[in-house]
Amino acid sequence: MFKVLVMDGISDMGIQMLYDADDVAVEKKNGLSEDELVAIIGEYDALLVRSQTKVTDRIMSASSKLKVVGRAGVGVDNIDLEAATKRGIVVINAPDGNTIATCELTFAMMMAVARSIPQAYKKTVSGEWDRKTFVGVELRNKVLGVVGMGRIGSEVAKRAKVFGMDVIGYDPFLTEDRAEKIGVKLGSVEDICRNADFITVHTPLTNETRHMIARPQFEIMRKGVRIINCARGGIIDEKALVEAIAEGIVAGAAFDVYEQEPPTSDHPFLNNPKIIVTPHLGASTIEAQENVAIDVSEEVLHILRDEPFKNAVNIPPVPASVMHKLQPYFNLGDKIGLFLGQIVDGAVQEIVINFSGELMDVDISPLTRYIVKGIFTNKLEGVNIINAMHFAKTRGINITVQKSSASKSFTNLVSVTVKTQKEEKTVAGTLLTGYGERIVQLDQYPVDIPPEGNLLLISHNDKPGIVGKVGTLLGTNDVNIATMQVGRKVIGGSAVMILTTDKPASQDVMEQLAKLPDLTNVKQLTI
Ligand SMILES: NC(=O)c1ccc[n+]([C@@H]2O[C@H](COP(=O)([O-])OP(=O)(O)OC[C@H]3O[C@@H](n4cnc5c(N)ncnc54)[C@H](O)[C@@H]3O)[C@@H](O)[C@H]2O)c1
Ligand SMILES: O=C(O)CC[C@@H](O)C(=O)O
Repeated sequence: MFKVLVMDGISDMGIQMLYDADDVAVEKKNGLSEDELVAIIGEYDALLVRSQTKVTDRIMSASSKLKVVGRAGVGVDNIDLEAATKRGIVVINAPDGNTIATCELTFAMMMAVARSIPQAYKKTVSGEWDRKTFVGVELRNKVLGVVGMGRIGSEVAKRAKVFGMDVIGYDPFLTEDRAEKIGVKLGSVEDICRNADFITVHTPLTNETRHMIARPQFEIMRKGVRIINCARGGIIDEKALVEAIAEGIVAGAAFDVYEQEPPTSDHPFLNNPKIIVTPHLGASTIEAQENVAIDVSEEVLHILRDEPFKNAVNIPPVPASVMHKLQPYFNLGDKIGLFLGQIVDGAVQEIVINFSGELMDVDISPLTRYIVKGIFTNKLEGVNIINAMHFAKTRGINITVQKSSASKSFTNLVSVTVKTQKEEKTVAGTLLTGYGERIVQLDQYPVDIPPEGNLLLISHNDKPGIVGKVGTLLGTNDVNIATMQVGRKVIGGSAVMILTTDKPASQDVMEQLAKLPDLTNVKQLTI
């Protein structure tokens, strides 16, 4: 039974599928401190959070079985991604579910700041009928600058067009073609600052975006510009904004997010009549909360059940078309890795992977993860497809991936060579339609082995009677041989024998085998 801890008031409706799952027990808690989470996290297989809970390295290191952290929302800046990756914990988010909610809040903020709605409301309810102070501006024919034209930024731009605004968009990934489709003019941050009447930011907070709107940008802005931030606190320099308001450059601002959340009671935004504030409400609609909780629950179930998943933040996304082609190869890659990892002696220094045949045209990086994971499985504790590449990198293991069109007689071939300080071993495998995975090459020997169960790998001199001696020894010790393969390059040279057995050979049997004349190496592996 998987235990899932749900924090931060995530929608019950959204996580219904977790409640309904027979293999899942859900517990809901709110407002736990880091210490409290550290004390209990060891019990849980999955942790679901919104933005309040900070999922720190300390919390993750206190857990031995946490497989997944699910973020019911977009931004994962409250989760230590590096720590999660290092520990093989998948971090997933729900990138689509709150796009419209946040876009609509941005629009509400833009209209509120254009017409001073919160300020006018405050005065009116206090009994004052003030129709002179709150003369606003229209959106029509104004220029809106959108910094960050991803999901939310693009939706904001679309709506702005309907309101009759001219939109300048900036995003390193915005192409002329897409900009044209949305009806947006491509520009730089500088173009936006010089020309916009309203500026809204929709980027993540990164080293590059931190304070991307600061003193130098305010200095070139049009007098009377209005600024909106419903993305992340810190993209706009708060101190510089307050100064720009005092200097009359900025006529008003609307913020949903802050450099520190919640802001302290002396935060300069809280008593500035030109700044509208909301408490990080972008995603707070019934619909968005249900959407993100449904998305994240679905993914968490996939991960707990070892099923394919998308939206992992700490591994690169795999397009569905690529996933469709690659998925059948994941087992093959894992098994080649497991095979090699058990036969190679010495610390792994280099891995060379060659893909050929029908894998030529596919992005094979997800498959590479399975191979590397397989190689390390019996050597390192806790390795999985999330942290396999990280494990290799931090151990200075060089991984070379090659592609070649030639694949001998196979329609697809995955060939992997592992180099250690002692030796070099190569295993190649293929996926045969109707027969599944096959190991078809072991070093220089062509073979045909289904990679599963108990395998005995025996290197020997090619002499008459060896096969009989091995068979007799195993039979005497009650180890039944299921299949046997022999491979050699030249008569009387070195040869290899691969047996599958119904049960593993004991340590004693392995020692007896090693003592047989003309056997040069005996290895047992389990796949
Ligand atoms: N207020 C809220 O409650 C709330 C709700 C949802 C999302 N958000 C935040 O809104 C932001 C945008 O969300 P989204 O779903 O649109 O994300 P997204 O990933 O779809 O879009 C972000 C865009 O920012 C662009 N970008 C990155 N670095 C940039 C840079 N230096 N300059 C310009 N553009 C840059 C990216 O190319 C991308 O297109 C995120 O930070 C998210 O966390 C806030
Ligand atoms: O959970 C929330 O309400 C915050 C959501 C928002 O900041 C996000 O990044 O998705």
